[in-house]
Amino acid sequence: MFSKETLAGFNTRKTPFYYYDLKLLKETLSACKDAANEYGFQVHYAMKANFNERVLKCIQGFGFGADCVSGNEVKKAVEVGFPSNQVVFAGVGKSDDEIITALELNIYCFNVESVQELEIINDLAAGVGKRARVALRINPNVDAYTHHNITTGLEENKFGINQWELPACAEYLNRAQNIWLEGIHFHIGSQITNLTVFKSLCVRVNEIKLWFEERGFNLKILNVGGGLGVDYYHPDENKIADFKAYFEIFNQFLDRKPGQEVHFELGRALVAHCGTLISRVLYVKNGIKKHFLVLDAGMTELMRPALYQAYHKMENLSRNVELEQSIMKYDIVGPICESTDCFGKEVEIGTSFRGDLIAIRTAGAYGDVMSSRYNLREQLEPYYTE
Ligand SMILES: Cc1ncc(COP(=O)(O)O)c(C=O)c1O
Ligand SMILES: N[C@@H](CCCC[NH3+])C(=O)O
Repeated sequence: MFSKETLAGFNTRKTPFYYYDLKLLKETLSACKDAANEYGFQVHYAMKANFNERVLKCIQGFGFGADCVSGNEVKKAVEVGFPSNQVVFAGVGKSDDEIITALELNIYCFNVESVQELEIINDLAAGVGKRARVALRINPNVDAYTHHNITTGLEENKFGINQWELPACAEYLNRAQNIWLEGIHFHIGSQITNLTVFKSLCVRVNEIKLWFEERGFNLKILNVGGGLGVDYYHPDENKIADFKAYFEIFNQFLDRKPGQEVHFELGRALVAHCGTLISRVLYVKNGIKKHFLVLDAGMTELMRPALYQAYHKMENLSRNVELEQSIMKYDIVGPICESTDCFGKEVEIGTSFRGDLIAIRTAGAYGDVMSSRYNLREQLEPYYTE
């Protein structure tokens, strides 16, 4: 888990804070890169998962591209050193300003989510005298079998172009002067742990790819998005996601023509385990039926449990469970004025006391980036080890 030196570092700092294990991050990036290189696959990091600058610089240093969902993410990606020809821009509601920013920065590709957006990008590109590369984000209607709040590839979701709209896209692409179809794009959801879902995605991508090729479009890239899940229950045993098994599925089931590139947009699987939210117990409230640990971190720092009832493993770092501890069941809550401000109910953890350090694990993805200032909370200062 955490070394003695790291723990000593925790004890000198004001809580709560995010801790990033950059050594683990680099091991994860290296495992992903090696597995992707095996098949010549390219990975763009989905920077919505974590845009901490040191984290981004590490990721860029390994040669990943950047997958962005706002004009500010595009700017930030370029600022920290991602080459603009490795930056892609997705998102169901790109504003005109954001599109112009991305055009001016000469990004590689817009992942376009509607016919109307194609028209707008074409017009804005004409206005600045450019030709924009686009990929169509198509809703494949494949169930990701993940939490319903983070599934994106079903017809009922707002994301992507539905398949019945493809003829209109093809027709428009054939006459638009300032956009160029680079490929097709899919993303069916996040925290996917059942890998057979990706096999179903491949089958659908093959069908749609054929549809375009039969109509004379030459697709340079097939972008299959991200979504690979991590093991929130066993962060020490399964520190690094099984990238080999993941890429192997696409290698086996995706039909690609010689020279056709396959792109991925991984977020969570790259950064989740390297981040931990470190917090202290402020109060222990013992009731008759329930015991509460009130932490100094809350849903404002890590929203996932409140938003998706997401599980994060929690550990008391100030007590040695094996040596001295009885196990208790606590509801572990934060200080925010909301009943959903709860990290876990009936959590089994060693008997805990005011001042104990509590680690909330696997918080590197969709943690700090989703924080809010609600209750006028302080902005946190991260802590790193290399
Ligand atoms: C378009 C797109 N690409 C990539 C990702 C990254 O997903 P994940 O963090 O699950 O790999 C997301 C988020 O779900 C997304 O919406
Ligand atoms: N924010 C979500 C993932 C959403 C991914 C973006 N489409 C989570 O914390 O699990």
